[in-house]
Amino acid sequence: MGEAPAFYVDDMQRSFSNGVDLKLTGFETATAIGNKTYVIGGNDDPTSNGVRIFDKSTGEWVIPTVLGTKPKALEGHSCLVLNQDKILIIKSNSKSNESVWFLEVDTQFIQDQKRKFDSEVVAWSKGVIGDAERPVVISGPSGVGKGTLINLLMKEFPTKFGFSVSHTTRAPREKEQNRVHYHFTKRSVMEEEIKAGKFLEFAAVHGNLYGTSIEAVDVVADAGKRCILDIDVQGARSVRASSLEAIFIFVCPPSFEELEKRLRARGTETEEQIQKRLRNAKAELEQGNSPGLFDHILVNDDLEACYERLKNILGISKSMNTASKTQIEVFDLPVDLSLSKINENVLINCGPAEQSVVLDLSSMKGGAPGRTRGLNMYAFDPITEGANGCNF
Ligand SMILES: Nc1nc2c(ncn2[C@@H]2O[C@H](COP(=O)(O)OP(=O)(O)O)[C@@H](O)[C@H]2O)c(=O)[nH]1
Ligand SMILES: Nc1ncnc2c1ncn2[C@@H]1O[C@H](COP(=O)(O)OP(=O)(O)O)[C@@H](O)[C@H]1O
Repeated sequence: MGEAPAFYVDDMQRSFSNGVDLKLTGFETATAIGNKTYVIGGNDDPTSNGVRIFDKSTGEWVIPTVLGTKPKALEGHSCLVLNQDKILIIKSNSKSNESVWFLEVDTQFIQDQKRKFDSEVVAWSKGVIGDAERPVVISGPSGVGKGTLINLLMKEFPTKFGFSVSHTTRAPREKEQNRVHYHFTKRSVMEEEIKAGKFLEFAAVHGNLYGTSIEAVDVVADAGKRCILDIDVQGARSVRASSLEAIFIFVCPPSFEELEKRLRARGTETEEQIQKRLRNAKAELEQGNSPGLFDHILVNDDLEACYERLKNILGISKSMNTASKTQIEVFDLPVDLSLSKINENVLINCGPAEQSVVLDLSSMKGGAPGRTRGLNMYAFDPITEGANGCNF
């Protein structure tokens, strides 16, 4: 008997589990991992969270908490078990760069959330073709110049950077616009949304709640821009522990006196708020030096010089505005497709071998609650790929 081919069609998709008819509807698929069968898809009814779980060991259905931004209108799709904690979903009849999704069912992130929610949890993570640049976290005490530096970046490189619009319970300052500077939110609403798993991170800062929703980061990634997060040190710790793989920059003032001078000159806080922010600044400046938390410390003395240093850290050259990003080839995936493993990658069978596509997972990184990045997709070549063991 010759060696088994290096690929096999995933036979885990079935509409029965242990003899129990799962009664799949519409566009649902069933994918089994261990005792659980994940029924994915179904109508796009906003109340249906798109995932049901049949637990063979109990014979019970479980409706899990679903985190992350789920794919819209998951009608035709095909699934493949990548490993014990992740299912690959490819949307049929879609653009290749919009087609790749992962349902995480037992990654470290999921295990952490299961403990927090004390229930079954799954999370969506959209696949990003190409290597989206790492997000940028900028922290520092109130009044140090974070917003000023970020505005300079966004103004000079409007197509390259996108700002992650946080939620906050703080009142808007004069000239601050809702959904531009912040999503200004009632505390009760924000607390509900935190419980619903909407946030990548959140923290109590200067007596108000602040938080970065998963969607705020996704929106920037979907626009093909590099995400900038202006968050406090607690938030930086949370993001450092997540799969976002950001670059962490701490901005500090040339002196504490200068920090106070700027905060007062900005004229946006009451005396009581200024005192509170200055008290917190002392702790934040200490945190800024915590080993392993920030990759870069930026002293914001002369604004222009500091801005140049920030651009160097981000690897931005003067010509960046004109340099076109490497174009990712986008093609249409058909209505009928199926998935099979081919060595370490996935073959998206689109009919005749020469119309099929390879999803290269070799550089895959990131994952829920953010995007899964570093994917590559290219036309299947029966000669080269077939030589590696695909016997068509
Ligand atoms: N953890 C966390 N902190 C945030 C977020 N958005 C803003 N912050 C931080 O909250 C603090 C107060 O922000 P703000 O009220 O705008 O005052 P500013 O620092 O004077 O601009 C700053 O340190 C921000 O970096 C967020 O989404 N998460
Ligand atoms: N290098 C600098 N030198 C002097 N003033 C500065 C400098 N950077 C920022 N500022 C001013 O300091 C104040 C606080 O800056 P801001 O960007 O709002 O800080 P943050 O967002 O960190 O709270 C603003 O009035 C801003 O114009």
